[in-house]
Amino acid sequence: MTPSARLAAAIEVLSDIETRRRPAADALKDWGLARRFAGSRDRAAVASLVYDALRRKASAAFVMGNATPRAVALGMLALQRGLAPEAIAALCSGERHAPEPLSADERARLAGASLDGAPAAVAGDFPAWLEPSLTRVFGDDLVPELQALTARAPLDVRVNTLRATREAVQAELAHYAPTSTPLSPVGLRFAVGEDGRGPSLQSEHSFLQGWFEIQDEGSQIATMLAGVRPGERVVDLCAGAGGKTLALAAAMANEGRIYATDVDTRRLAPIYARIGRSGAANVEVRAPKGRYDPKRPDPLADLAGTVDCVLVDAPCTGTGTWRRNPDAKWRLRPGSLAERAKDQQVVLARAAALVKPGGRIVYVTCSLLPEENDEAVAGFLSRHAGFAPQPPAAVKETAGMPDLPARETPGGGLLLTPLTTGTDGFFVKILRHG
Ligand SMILES: C[S@@+](CC[C@H](N)C(=O)[O-])C[C@H]1O[C@@H](n2cnc3c(N)ncnc32)[C@H](O)[C@@H]1O
Repeated sequence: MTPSARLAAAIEVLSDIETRRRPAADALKDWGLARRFAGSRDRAAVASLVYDALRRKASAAFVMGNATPRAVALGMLALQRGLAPEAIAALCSGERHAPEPLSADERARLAGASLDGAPAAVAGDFPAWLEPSLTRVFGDDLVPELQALTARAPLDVRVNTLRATREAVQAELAHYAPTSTPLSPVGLRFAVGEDGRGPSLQSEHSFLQGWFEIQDEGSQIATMLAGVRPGERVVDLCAGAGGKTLALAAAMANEGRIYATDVDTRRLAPIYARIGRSGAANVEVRAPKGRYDPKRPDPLADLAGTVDCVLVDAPCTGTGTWRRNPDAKWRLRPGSLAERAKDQQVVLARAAALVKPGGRIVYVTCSLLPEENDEAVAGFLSRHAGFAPQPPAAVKETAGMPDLPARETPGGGLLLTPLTTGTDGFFVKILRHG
């Protein structure tokens, strides 16, 4: 496909997303199924155009004075990809499979593309209904923080120190020229191409041997901030596919015990193969029978009041991961935020029953919203008097990261963000028992 045909295809997919209110991934899949002639490079290029347009949906519509899929795609080419009006005009040739030529108005708007005078939600490309919440967290930094969240995320891996060193993995994957992550001592970073794709690391021999896992540097740091030590008894209460479980096992050098569970056995399923590959010998998966139901016996019942550290990697809206999933920001609704806030209280209460006196809950979300962070913790503390929050400086110190440039939230939590730490957004707060 020519670059023009790819642009026309992206506009078509954006129209499908808009008119049928479909997730971007579904619209792209259907487009690909109906266009068998499109090769994998074409598909990746079209997907990348669609996701970039979603990153800049509000600001692109603002500069074009129009929110149609075509206007958003054209505005994105100027704002996100830095294309000059002539280059965009060349793509819109009007020839077969190419978008229609630019109108005089489109040309003029692309030539004068500017966000001067744009409201915060437009300049920062986020849903306007979230402005009050995000302002409570970011204050004057609202727009630069949210703009940083429109960039593409790099591809990071966590070196599994049970199997290898960072130097060994770097040498093994030298053909992809990885660099050390700036903050995590066990991370490597890989460049992502213009089509949004990084190298396919999962077929590398060293991956299959368990030398590393794909994991954003933010997720690595959030786990490090838990400050787990070899020999501790740890519960990963929302383990999902086990990304953080494996990082905990490596940080504990295989000493002590980690109990991993989740309400959803389907989410937990990949953990078994990952544990096998990683060489983690201190992880016990406690899967519920069917979906977890508080009315049935709890698979962690025998651990009540005995655990040093309960990691609560809570279900959340994922607003901190908008770099990877820009579609999610426009699909988020107040109702789902309220639902997640309820789930968070349920998991925190479950965690409280497990912690021993002197132990801790490590509350983590990949959200930037105060409703799921400071306010969720405040709600928990109002019902659990025996827990006290640990000051952010102490959390960093204990984790051996005293200079971590994370933000401090108004309620005293740590917040990693693309602007401050160059990572996905993560909130971390530690609550000590007794
Ligand atoms: C953010 S994801 C976990 C990601 C995972 N820790 C990782 O690092 O890959 C949140 C998880 O919480 C689980 N969850 C939701 N409610 C829960 C509850 N009441 N108890 C335990 N897990 C719960 C969800 O099924 C989901 O897998």
